[in-house]
Amino acid sequence: MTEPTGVTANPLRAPQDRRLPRIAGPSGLVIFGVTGDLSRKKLMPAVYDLANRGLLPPGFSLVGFARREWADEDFAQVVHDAVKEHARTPFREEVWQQLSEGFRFVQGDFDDDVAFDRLRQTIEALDKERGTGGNFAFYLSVPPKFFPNVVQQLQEHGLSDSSGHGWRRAVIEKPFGHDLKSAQELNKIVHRVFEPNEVFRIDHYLGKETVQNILALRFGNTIFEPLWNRSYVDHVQITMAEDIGIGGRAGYYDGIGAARDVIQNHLLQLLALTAMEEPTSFHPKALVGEKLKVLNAVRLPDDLSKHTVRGQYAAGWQGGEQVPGYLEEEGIDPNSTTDTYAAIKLEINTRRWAGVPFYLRTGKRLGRRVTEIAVVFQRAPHSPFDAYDTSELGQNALVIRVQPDEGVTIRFGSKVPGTSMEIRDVTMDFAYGESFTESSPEAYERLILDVLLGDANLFPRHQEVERSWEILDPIERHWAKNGRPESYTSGTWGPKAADEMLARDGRSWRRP
Ligand SMILES: NC(=O)C1=CN([C@@H]2O[C@H](COP(=O)(O)OP(=O)(O)OC[C@H]3O[C@@H](n4cnc5c(N)ncnc54)[C@H](OP(=O)(O)O)[C@@H]3O)[C@@H](O)[C@H]2O)C=CC1
Ligand SMILES: O=C1O[C@H](COP(=O)(O)O)[C@@H](O)[C@H](O)[C@H]1O
Repeated sequence: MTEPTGVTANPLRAPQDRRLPRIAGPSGLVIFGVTGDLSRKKLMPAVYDLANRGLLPPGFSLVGFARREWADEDFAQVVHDAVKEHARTPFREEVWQQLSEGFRFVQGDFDDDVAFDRLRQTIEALDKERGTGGNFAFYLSVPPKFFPNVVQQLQEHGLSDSSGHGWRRAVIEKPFGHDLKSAQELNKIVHRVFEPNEVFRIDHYLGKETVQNILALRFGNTIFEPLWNRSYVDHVQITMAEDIGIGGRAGYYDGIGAARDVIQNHLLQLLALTAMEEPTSFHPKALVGEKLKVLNAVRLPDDLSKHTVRGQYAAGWQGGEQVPGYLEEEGIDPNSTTDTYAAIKLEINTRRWAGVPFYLRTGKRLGRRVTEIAVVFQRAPHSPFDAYDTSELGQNALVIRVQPDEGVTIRFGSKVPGTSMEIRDVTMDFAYGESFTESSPEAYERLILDVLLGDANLFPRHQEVERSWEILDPIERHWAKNGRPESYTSGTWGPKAADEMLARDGRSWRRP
């Protein structure tokens, strides 16, 4: 069985002009979990934004599947509200009218055979009424424990097989499984039902412009790569901090936790892109091959109690408001040991990175929302300056600001004007908003369009997913045996133990 090759089905995308807009052919999208957080905040707005940019075909259809007793009009109202609140592009009545004609709603539970039969009838009817050509993508935006169930239902009700009339694709959210074994089992189930090139495992970080730019920054320039190794780099910090709590996502989050939610996928993908060798091309095989090599070289520290930390947020103040602790959130088991914060140290056993620690951290209800990759350089091997003059000089750093203030910062020392030779840290900044007139599409816009086009370049392969679980599993097992996560006050930067973890290495976390 072969994995997707990234071949695009769209004849408009001539290889010699990749700037041409890529427009999806006749197709429809079925979203499972349409009442959920992801669907409301990201997926439905992304569909509208694609339509608004003219990238969806005229008969495009959107089918919502959920437990609520809704009619098509109720569903349309929900999409309307989500679009008004979260879409990136302005609301245009004519676009909305055309798009909403293709909205259908199917009510049901994942165990409900009748509902899946209704879903089949619905998409057959859409083929006739709107010319979707039998081309449907099924987006599983549901808690991961339901992935196998939904995939099997799709098979049993004849939805996964178009019988030669169009294509059927499965889009599977993350985390893909909850450990290596379950990921392998899920993979088998999914591949029994869908051809490998029709499976799209989503990691929406790969759809972000700033993440794709890591490759441009590293391999499209000459000034960074010579320094990008153990001879110059002291350590790398990858931070994904959120100020929000778990909101209404108890059903998904409790029992999963921060490390499975984002380290296993987003942060290890960021690590792979930051640390990998240059691929011979951007063909998915070459790119995945390099990412895999570096993931395979990742080593855990021997003593996990010293080099990993997990935490859970307690009540506190954020943005001037009092917020509840994790255990007080609606739907959370009051004895839950789920981590809402995780920090880990990893090493990469390659000639390029031997001895350079990669520190990864993530958390909910932290000081502010920020995702960044900070490559922190060693101090100069010799300083001809007075110790006093350099007392405020830190380590040079290159910071890739993934979000929200997208760009790149370089921090270095500069002489303070008017002093004899005092040196202080200054920064040089690249900000997307200042350098480009083109706006960045939302990650989900890009990824949904890629699914409809059959372009799998930005989707992780199962080998990457499985290797990432191999890295995380021993840490999760260690935590499961070692008591409760450490509590931290909402609005702070995480548990004390995380600061101590870096202090033991003579380092400290950045305060972005
Ligand atoms: N939220 C986010 O920011 C992100 C989420 N994701 C991923 O997206 C997926 C969904 O997450 P999220 O939207 O946050 O989760 P939510 O808990 O907000 O939503 C879950 C959805 O699944 C539905 N559902 C649950 N059980 C059943 C069932 N038995 N039958 C039918 N429907 C059911 C819920 O319906 P009902 O309303 O009826 O309960 C709801 O629509 C997860 O895999 C997550 O990792 C990925 C990136 C970001
Ligand atoms: O995958 C997830 O990501 C979101 C954060 O996404 P971002 O693009 O805003 O950084 C996170 O809130 C959620 O818990 C997780 O499932």
